[in-house]
Formats: sequence, structure tokens, C-alpha cells
Amino acid sequence: MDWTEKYRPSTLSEVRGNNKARDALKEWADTWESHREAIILHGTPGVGKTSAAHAMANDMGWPTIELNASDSRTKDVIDRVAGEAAKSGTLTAGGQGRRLVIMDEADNIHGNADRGGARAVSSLVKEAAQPMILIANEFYEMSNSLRNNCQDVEFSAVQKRSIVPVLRDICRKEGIEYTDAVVEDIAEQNNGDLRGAIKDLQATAEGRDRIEADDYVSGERDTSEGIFEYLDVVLKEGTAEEALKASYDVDETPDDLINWIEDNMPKDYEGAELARAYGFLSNADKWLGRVRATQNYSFWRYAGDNMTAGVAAARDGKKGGWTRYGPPSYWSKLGRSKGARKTRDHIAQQIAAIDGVSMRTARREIMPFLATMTHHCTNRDLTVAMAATYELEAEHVSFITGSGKDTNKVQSVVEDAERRREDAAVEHSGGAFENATVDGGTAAGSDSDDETADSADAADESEPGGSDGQSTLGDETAVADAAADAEESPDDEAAEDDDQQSGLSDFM
Ligand SMILES: Nc1ncnc2c1ncn2[C@@H]1O[C@H](COP(=O)(O)OP(=O)(O)OP(=O)(O)O)[C@@H](O)[C@H]1O
Repeated sequence: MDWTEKYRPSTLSEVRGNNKARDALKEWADTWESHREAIILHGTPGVGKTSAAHAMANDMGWPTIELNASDSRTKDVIDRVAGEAAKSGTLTAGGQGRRLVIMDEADNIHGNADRGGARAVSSLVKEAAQPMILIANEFYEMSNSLRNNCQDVEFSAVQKRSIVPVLRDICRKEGIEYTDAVVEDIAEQNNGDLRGAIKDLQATAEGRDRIEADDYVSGERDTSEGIFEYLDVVLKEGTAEEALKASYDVDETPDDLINWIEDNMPKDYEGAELARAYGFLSNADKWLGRVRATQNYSFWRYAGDNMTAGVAAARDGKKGGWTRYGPPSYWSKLGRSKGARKTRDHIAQQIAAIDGVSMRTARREIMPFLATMTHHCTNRDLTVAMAATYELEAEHVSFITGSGKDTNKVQSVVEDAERRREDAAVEHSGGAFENATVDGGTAAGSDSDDETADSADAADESEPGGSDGQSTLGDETAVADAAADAEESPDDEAAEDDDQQSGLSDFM
């Protein structure tokens, strides 16, 4: 059984972390009769929003009606399902007959396509005669009207110190011996995401009655051993049919699989076959989008067919040789959510402004390089230099390095960077660091003219450039070279405009 289900809190007092949010939710429920407003619970995945809603309903003795916003896009469905529940105030004397409407993924109803649905939810929120909770990851993706007509409570990341006791507790209940180190590691890796931590714990404890640090393969939950064989079949030698069969042995969802393929495909494919293969990936991505929108998981099949059989069929015959496939960069995984795109663009803007390069160069050449160089903040000095140079906040450092935003690592990097900025307010050139990035970025991106290769490939490929790249660290004199390297071609500028347009249309 899934431990996240088994240990789902059944009363509000079992919801960990987020005490303020919890209290606010309770207060909202206790006083609902007097204000009759809906409430929006928002925050990152896995922090207990849904759990808190159900736990609170349980505490109040309110039966719940669940509605998934993206499931029921049309006005009709929302009216019928929620309308009855929420509007029928007839049974409600003294809280008797109260029913709590919980609408998940409420940030998914927006945009032109869902106008009917969005309006239906807005009016429901205004007229509701039953308490209603909307759950969302991105508060600001919700319409003004919804935000203005509801109370809202933010659930923040669950801190490591709140995660550790939950993990210990589960171990005890499951009769599993553990070391402090393993629980701390799991909590650290999943900082902010309690669901992720519980899943990791379960995966680590699978088939064991004792776990220690070595048993935990950090951050690689579910990464099946078979993935490399699978990539070989798809990208090197298999027919479409063989590729499809191989995919059945891989323990990855299409959502993850597409990142593996997208990141590794350009290492083997080139020219027309690469373009064809991207066509299939793009189809697969559309199907994944449909799954997200409708929760109809049977569409996964079409996504899988496209990314597996399609990509294999796009190849010109068999390929030989050995390729160093790598896990999908943090990068491409994150590019898929709007929040992540905003963070990414903010960082790119900083880089563009400070290094005098275009957004496109910043994003495609410099950022992948930074991501490789500062991966998990292992090279701390460089990470601090980066944060100082580009004036990055914790969330940005976290985005680039892949370390959790609230980890001590990231927090202390940001603090040191701030100190460094203050110390060096005048000599801001930050020459030492800028050299390293721009030099390396250019090297890594030298083959990135290929319009189709928009993946994070560079991050995997761009080894720090051997002793050369390293030796420029701390070398003040190479600033001029770096600046020269960073000169933009007119093409780049044009492409940047394109980028911005497509970026905008993403938000429409
Ligand atoms: N604050 C918490 N206290 C106790 N358990 C939690 C908490 N947050 C998450 N969990 C565990 O993680 C599981 C998933 O949490 P839940 O679905 O409530 O998260 P969520 O914030 O609603 O995420 P999403 O935005 O993805 O829906 C729960 O079943 C529970 O096991």
C-alpha cells in the first residue's frame, strides 16, 4: 500500500508544518456561517493542502464533495456537480447538512478555452451556500475574480525539521530500523515536499527491515535500472515495435520518460532524423498535456507510442557506438511548469543585463553551463559567486543548482553572496566569475545553432572544459575575451523576439 495514503492525516492536528495555515483554515471553517466566503489553499505540491482540507472536514464532521477543476471544465458539469452541493442551502440549519466542496487544481481553469468553466467557478464561489475550498499550486494563475472573491491561505514548503519526525514515526509504525543519517538524507533531499519524502522512504525501505544512508539513492527515486537499456533500444538499434516492448519494462511514467528521451536523443540523432523525432516528442507532449488537463490516463498510451515507437522509427537505421546517456537535467524537467518558466526567465534576465548578452544566449548557453558547474552547490565558492554576480535569491539558486530552496546550503549561499555584494559594491565586475561562465558557456553552446536542440543537452555535455575552463577562474584578465565571446549576432536578437513572443503566448 502507498504510504502517502496510509499515513494521510485524518485530523488537522496531524498535518505537519504550516501551523499558521492550519489555524487559518480552522478559523475559516469555524466562522464560515458569518462570512460565507470560499477559501483558496495554495502552495507547492506535496505540502498537505489536500490533506488539510479533508482533515478539517473530518474534524468538522462535514461530508466532502470532490471536484477536479480540470476534469470538469464546462460550465454544465461544474453547475451540476458543485452547484447542487454548494448552492443547496436548504438543509443547512445550524451546520446540519453542511457539505464541503473541495475543488482540486483550481489554477487549471483559466484562459480562453475554459472561459465557461472559469466563469462557472467564479459565480459558484460568489453564490455558494456551502463551504468551498479551492486548491491550487499557483495562486497567481487564478483569475482576478476568483482571487478577489475568496479568502486565501498559503501553504509553504514543509521544512526538513518537520519532515524528519514524520519519517521516524512511519519507520516505527512499519517496524523498520533506521539510522538518523538516512532519515535526515531523505528529508534533506525532499526539503519542502513531505509527500516526496514519504515516497522516498517507502522506496528505500522496500524489502528491508533496516535502512541506512547507503540504502538511499538520493533524488533518484524510481529510476529504474532498465532505463539505459531502454534508451539503447529506442535511440540506437530497436525497431518501433521493439522500442514499444522495451518501454513496458521501464518503471517510469511517460511524464518522466519524455525528459529522458528529450535530453539524450540529440546525442545520437542529427539532421532530418532529429527533426522528425522532435515531431514525435512534440506530439507526445501534447498528449501528456491532455492527460494533465483531463486526468484521463488512458491518453498516456498515445504519449508513450509517440515518444517510443515514433522516436525509434524516426531514426535512419541502426546506430553503433556507445553514448553516455544521462538522467534528464533538472532543467528540462522544470521547464514544463509555468512557475518554473518564470523563475528561469528571471534568471536569464539578470544574466542578460549583467553580462550584456541576449536572453536567448543567457538561457541556452550560459544557464546550462551554470547548472552543471554549480550542481547541488558542490562547488560552493562558484555558487556564491554566481548568486552575487547575478543577484540571485534562494529560489533562483535552487533552480540552477537543483538544491532545495530552503536547504541550509542554498540559504547560506545566498547570505554569503549578499555579503560579498556588499563588500564589493564598487568593484562589481565580478570578473573572476564572469570569465568562467561566459567562456564555458560559449564552449558548451558552440554547436547550439541547431534550432531544434532546445533541450538541456548542453548541461549534460558541457564538462567544465578541462583544465582550461578551470584555470580561467580567478583570472581577471580574461574579461575582455569573455565580453568579445558574448557578442550577439543579429540572428540571436531576432530569435530572442521570437522567444519572447512564444513565451507570452504561453500565458494567454
Ligand atoms: N503537512 C503534512 N502533514 C502530514 N502529511 C503530509 C503533509 N503534507 C503531505 N503529506 C503527505 O503527503 C501526501 C500528499 O499530500 P497532499 O495531497 O495533501 O499534498 P498537496 O499539497 O495537496 O499536494 P498537491 O498540490 O500535489 O495536491 C499525504 O497523503 C500525506 O501522506
